[in-house]
Amino acid sequence: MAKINFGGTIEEVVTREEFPMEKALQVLKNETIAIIGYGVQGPAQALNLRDNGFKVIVGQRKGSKTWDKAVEHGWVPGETLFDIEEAAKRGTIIEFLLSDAGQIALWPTIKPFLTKGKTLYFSHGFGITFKEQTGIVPPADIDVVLAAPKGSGTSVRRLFLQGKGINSSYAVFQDATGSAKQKAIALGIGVGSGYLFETDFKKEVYSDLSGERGTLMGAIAGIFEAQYEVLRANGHSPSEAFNETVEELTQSLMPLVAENGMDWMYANCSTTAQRGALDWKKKFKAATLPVFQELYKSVATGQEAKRTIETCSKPDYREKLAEELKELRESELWQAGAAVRALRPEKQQAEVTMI
Ligand SMILES: NC(=O)C1=CN([C@@H]2O[C@H](COP(=O)(O)OP(=O)(O)OC[C@H]3O[C@@H](n4cnc5c(N)ncnc54)[C@H](O)[C@@H]3O)[C@@H](O)[C@H]2O)C=CC1
Ligand SMILES: CC(=O)[C@](C)(O)C(=O)O
Ligand SMILES: [Mg+2]
Ligand SMILES: [Mg+2]
Repeated sequence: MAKINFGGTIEEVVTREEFPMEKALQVLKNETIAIIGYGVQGPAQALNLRDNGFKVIVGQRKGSKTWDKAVEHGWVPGETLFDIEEAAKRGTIIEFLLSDAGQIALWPTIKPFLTKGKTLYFSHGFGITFKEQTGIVPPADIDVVLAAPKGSGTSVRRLFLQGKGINSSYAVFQDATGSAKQKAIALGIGVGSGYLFETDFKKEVYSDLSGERGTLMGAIAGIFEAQYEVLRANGHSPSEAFNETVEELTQSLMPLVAENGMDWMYANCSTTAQRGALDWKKKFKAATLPVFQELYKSVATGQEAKRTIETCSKPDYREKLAEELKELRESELWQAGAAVRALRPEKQQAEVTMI
């Protein structure tokens, strides 16, 4: 394990140099990895593992859209693509990559195939941590591990194809064979992770639910809306308000943060901007800190899990989500965004609605 100093705290992490692909292949040489679920993470992890030389099969419901998607991706019915029960039977490592609500529904189907010595793999600590709500309690004689890419499955696949990787956390919940940790790391390397950091199932789900509800997705969208509304209310055009709220952030400033940190992005802006940002950052922190505390509490009490399970288990959950996403897409802010994106120089060839 590499000991790395993360801002003053020494952490032991796994890098690709010390755990190369050949080692991962060696650890898993006798395993058949069955990917159950082919939504966002499923295809990314299945294809990366396959391209890296692991023995992979996919389990899907016949006749579903995702079955067809798997066929398009080169999985062959009867050879590498099976119905869920058959894949779970053949697999020695079961990658449970259904949606977190879907895992509850499919658990009784999967459980009988989790026989002694097999491995159950998750990319989220949800099902295990909130077991009172999910009913997911694995048999004691199997390994239960996690490798959770810290990014969308779409990026897991895209970055893999570019020779890059998404960082992932890994964890062991249950070690029946004595080699659960090696397997977790090998799977994390196999799915194309950057570096791997250790966690446990509870910490993974608490941080993940906080992150996606917070700065990564929820908070960012809320802050965009608030600023955009204020600019519009003060007579600024949609074009000006969108550029000053979103486009400049994603196209100019966040890539600089990604490259070399916040102070470096600041240093590449005007002294006027730096002065104001350093002053206002404190106010924004003070204003949002209580909201983040409330959010963490809602995660830790299981409230967020309860809401997720209740809403995402309803038969019409997809339609309901689609309606909410449509509302977001059709809001003035994101319609302005669509127009701004179409005007990017690299999109000039694409159709631009001229009025
Ligand atoms: N979406 C992502 O990029 C990330 C997801 N994860 C985790 O990976 C796991 C898989 O997530 P996603 O790929 O987003 O899942 P998803 O929402 O795309 O669903 C995966 C599959 O489950 C099926 N499914 C959903 N509900 C079902 C039900 N009730 N019965 C049977 N099948 C059902 C869907 O049709 C789909 O094929 C989850 O634990 C998630 O938290 C972790 C990191 C990122
Ligand atoms: C992409 C990711 O890691 C998330 C936001 O946590 C998720 O999709 O659940
Ligand atoms: Mg996440
Ligand atoms: Mg998540």
